[in-house]
Amino acid sequence: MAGAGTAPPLVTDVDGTLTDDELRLDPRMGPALRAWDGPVVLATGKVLPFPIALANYLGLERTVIAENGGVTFVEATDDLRVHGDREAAQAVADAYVEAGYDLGWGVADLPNRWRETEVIAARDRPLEPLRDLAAEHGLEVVDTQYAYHVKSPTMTKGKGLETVADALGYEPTEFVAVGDSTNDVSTFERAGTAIAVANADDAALAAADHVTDDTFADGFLEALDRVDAGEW
Ligand SMILES: O=C(O)COP(=O)(O)O
Ligand SMILES: [Mg+2]
Repeated sequence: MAGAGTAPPLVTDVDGTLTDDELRLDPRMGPALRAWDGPVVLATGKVLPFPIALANYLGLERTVIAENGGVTFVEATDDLRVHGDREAAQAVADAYVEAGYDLGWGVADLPNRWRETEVIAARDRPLEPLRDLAAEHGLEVVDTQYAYHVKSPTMTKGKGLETVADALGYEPTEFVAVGDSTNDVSTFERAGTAIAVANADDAALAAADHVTDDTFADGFLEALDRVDAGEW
């Protein structure tokens, strides 16, 4: 890894980037991220408690973008922001259920339980009616490869990066971004260096400056190495 304080700030996706294809966290991520000699921002579609817990257990400062930019937290400045509300997305979910569908998470509905600015549906649920209802409410459906997110188009991980970078005293263009999906494109557009892991979807591949040879966590470690080596 880079020497003292010499690494650029890093913003990384979680699912599909720090995990394997079944969303199991790769055990090498803790050592690799702790050794990164610059700020590390976890940017995910998951609700805030996920990246907060992940940062805790990885031994990282808790600087996170959750809900695809709907919620941001910067530990250094104690700055928690909720950039919207769930009302419109909930109306879409209610109409979807009213039409005879369900979100696909069972009665406990854990993926939505702590969600403040979006609602998500499982990817084995019918997409078209969800898209139609979202459009009626001025919302979009984003497929992260792991869930359908019903959200406002104004909230993105990239907008979240602007908030977090400002709090940390950086420009978004100083960041290296790594990710795997459509919901990382907004981050890729703002970061100075955008890297897609090889398992990325077409939108992320097209928006990236570089694509790793390896997939998933192997690809992520390759990205860190190539940035560290000055190659990217
Ligand atoms: O929450 C999701 O659907 C995907 O999460 P991710 O943004 O960390 O890949
Ligand atoms: Mg992802």
